Amino acid sequence: SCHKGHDKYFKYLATKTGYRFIQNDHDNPLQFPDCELTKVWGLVRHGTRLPGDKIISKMKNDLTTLQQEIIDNYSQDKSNLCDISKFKSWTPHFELNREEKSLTMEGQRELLALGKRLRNRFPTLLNQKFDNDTFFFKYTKTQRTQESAFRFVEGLFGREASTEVWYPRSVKQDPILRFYKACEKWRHTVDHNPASFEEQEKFTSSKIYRQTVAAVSRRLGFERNLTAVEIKLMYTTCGFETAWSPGFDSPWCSIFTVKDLEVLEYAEDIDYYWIDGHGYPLTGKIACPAFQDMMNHIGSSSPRHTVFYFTHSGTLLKFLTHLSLYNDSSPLLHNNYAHMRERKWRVSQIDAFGTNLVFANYRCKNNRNHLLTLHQEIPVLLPGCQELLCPLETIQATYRTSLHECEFEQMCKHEGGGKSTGSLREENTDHDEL
Ligand SMILES: O=C(O)[C@@H](COP(=O)(O)O)OP(=O)(O)O
Repeated sequence: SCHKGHDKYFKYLATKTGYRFIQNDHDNPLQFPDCELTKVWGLVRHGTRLPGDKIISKMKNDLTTLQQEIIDNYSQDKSNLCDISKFKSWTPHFELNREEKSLTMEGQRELLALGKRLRNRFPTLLNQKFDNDTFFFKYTKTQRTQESAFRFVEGLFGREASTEVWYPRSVKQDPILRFYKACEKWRHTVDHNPASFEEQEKFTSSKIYRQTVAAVSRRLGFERNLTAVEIKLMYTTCGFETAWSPGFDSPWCSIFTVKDLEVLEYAEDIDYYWIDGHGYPLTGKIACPAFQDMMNHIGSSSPRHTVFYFTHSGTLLKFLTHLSLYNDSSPLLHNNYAHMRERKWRVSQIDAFGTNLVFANYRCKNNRNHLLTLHQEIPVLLPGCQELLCPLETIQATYRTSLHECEFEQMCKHEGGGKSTGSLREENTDHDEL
């Protein structure tokens, strides 16, 4: 029988997952008896964007070649697809002619809607008239985070009032919003260290991965095996196209089975685990300046009650890692795929476009402060906490090292050979090129 496709693609699209697949639509006000909301602090990944230049060009060129080959294979009765019509009518997405990595129309909608839902959840603070003394918003020096901030703020205050918001000048290496860019030691020993992508590389040459490649190649009617790079391009396109257009059924998704996608997703999870996750202790540690910024805001007596930062995948993942969330008891390795099936570290869920982490401080009976943590708009239990609304002292105790031993300069000082930066990692795996 021919290969039909399914409707679960969206679950396996890694960091290219659109936010609508994970958003929480229940936006009733969050209220706790005898508690009053006093502060909100949020870290938000920009919404759905376009790919980087390299991928845009591959989508326009290499993918169009593959499309033609797939159509030819089908007409020669070589392939196992049930339906070729989606391939025949496919063309590269119209937004691809815009600037690389810019926020897409769907990305704008994601942030606008997120702003509205947060306003509904925290009406006492967020459903207030905008004031530069009480609200603070900042983005990194990129179009996608700037535009995300604009749409989010529009969701909070409405279009007209949103134009009055003042933003600080964005900087290239923001010490809070993109702290790792200034950490030489992390750049050398993690980001550009060949050992960091060893597990992913070994996984892509493992039997299970090769079987996946072979199965997809046969299904599409190729006599040769497609390369891992070609498979990855089709998978990435499946992710982006699914994120960009609600209701659009991308032909590049329909070629995969759930089993294939689980394998491809694991390769992504391994990659992010070693670069932005629990793979190396330094990675989570260097998020302490951002963590401190949150704690300072929560505890401050200034009139500013709400802070939101618009930033990137690398920041969100390192912050989650710093909190020790989604920390599996075994590392993600090339040879423990089956063992890690129920893993917590799943970037499709924890690092989709529009990913957000929000801390809300409540002052409760006897003036005791409690922190509520929302990841993807869902309350999460921090380590050491017994309840979702967790006493601030408990959090201060759990994270005392990050509060008292955050010598960023010191921990980021790189002593060691004059190895070049940048060139060690294979070009097509660098996260900021994807
Ligand atoms: O900025 C990018 O290109 C990537 C990776 O960034 P870093 O982790 O290198 O900051 O993050 P995204 O924008 O997709 O959230």
